[in-house]
Amino acid sequence: MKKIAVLGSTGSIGTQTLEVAEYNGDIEVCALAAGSNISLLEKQIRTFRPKLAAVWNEKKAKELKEKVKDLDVRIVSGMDGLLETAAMPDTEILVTAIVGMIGILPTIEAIKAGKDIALANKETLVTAGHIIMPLAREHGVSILPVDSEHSAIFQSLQGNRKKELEKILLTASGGPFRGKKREELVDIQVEDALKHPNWEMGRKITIDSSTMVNKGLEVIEAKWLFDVQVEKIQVVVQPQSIIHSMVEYTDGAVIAQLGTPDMKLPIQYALYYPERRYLPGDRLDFKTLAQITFEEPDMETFYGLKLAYEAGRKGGSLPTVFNAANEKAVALFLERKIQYLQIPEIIAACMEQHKNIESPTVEEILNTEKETYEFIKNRW
Ligand SMILES: NC(=O)C1=CN([C@@H]2O[C@H](COP(=O)(O)OP(=O)(O)OC[C@H]3O[C@@H](n4cnc5c(N)ncnc54)[C@H](OP(=O)(O)O)[C@@H]3O)[C@@H](O)[C@H]2O)C=CC1
Ligand SMILES: CC(=O)[C@@H](O)[C@H](O)COP(=O)(O)O
Ligand SMILES: [Mn+2]
Repeated sequence: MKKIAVLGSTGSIGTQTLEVAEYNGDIEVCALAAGSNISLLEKQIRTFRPKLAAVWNEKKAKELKEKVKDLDVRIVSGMDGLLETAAMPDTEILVTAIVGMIGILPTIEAIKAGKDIALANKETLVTAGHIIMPLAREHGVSILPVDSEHSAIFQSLQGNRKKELEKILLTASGGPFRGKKREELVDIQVEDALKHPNWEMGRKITIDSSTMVNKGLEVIEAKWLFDVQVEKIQVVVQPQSIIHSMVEYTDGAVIAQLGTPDMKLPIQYALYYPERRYLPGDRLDFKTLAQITFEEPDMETFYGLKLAYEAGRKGGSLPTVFNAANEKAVALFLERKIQYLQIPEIIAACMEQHKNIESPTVEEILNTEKETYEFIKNRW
């Protein structure tokens, strides 16, 4: 039995991880953590029988405790609960399917406890990649990408030498507003931005895809995962999301991973790496596949992507500002408190006023997050 714990088990990646676990039948789910969806978490506890479950919200944790008192499961809450879940004895892999940079501390805790990380939570790597990657090396643990593009890159790197890698071709769908200009995005409503053309995902990442900030986060995520400068990462718009990403080698050869848009593939690949297992689902049919097209990203309209390149190139605490400003701006947009076009405006303003810290500690990263939130609160 492979033993796993899942942070964010009630979300899009979390539920698909549990589907993969159930389907394979040889994965023991030792611990689960969620934010506030205790009705789904209760169902998951009854199905998978973990020994530990964490709920962020203390009141909800108490409610859940009452609901599952017939079972042998301990319910914990808050950051302590997340840390305990992350370091749960016996688990081999922690799946970080939680959203946002709240994932930093639990990920560090898990690495220190010797767990491999199946990493979906890109915000952690964007903000603390300079801490996470060396820490993982120090503790001999693997950081296995779950993000579809990074899994594709990882798969395309297998059997080849990293020193012969010329560049990474990171594909992007372009989101629901691909082809539009800035003036056409003035009246965009939450419902419009939540209509991703190819993927069903959580709300925050779906908004990020629509602004192409998701691609920006992924550029910085790739920088850390594959130890390359952002200048060597080229974003290519591939509107059908069939090519999940590619790598180009020094001899000009380009190797890609293709497939239908289904996150269960990268999740399963991360959980069983280097083994490939059967996975039910649609296959690409090259007899009927209409087209695979490519475009250049429009970094003037979707300038969040340009800002991400700047943050990734300069490094230090600037990627934290980029990420924290985006997290807050997206939350405000989802609450209908700001306009759609204010998302990149807020990120740009936050980055503009920030005095960069070269190699921030975890404490400095969390302070930078707080300061960025304060800056936004006083102006928007
Ligand atoms: N969805 C996808 O296809 C992809 C997602 N990713 C990345 O994976 C991560 C998760 O995304 P996604 O699954 O879409 O997000 P969702 O919004 O669907 O799920 C987020 C999960 O995190 C939990 N959560 C949120 N805050 C807390 C907290 N403070 N404490 C404990 N749990 C918390 C939520 O719990 P609850 O709902 O109970 O409040 C939920 O289980 C993100 O970083 C995203 O960028 C990457 C590639 C693809
Ligand atoms: C499924 C996945 O990995 C998402 O990050 C997806 O890539 C979003 O699509 P775009 O950001 O390319 O629109
Ligand atoms: Mn992705």
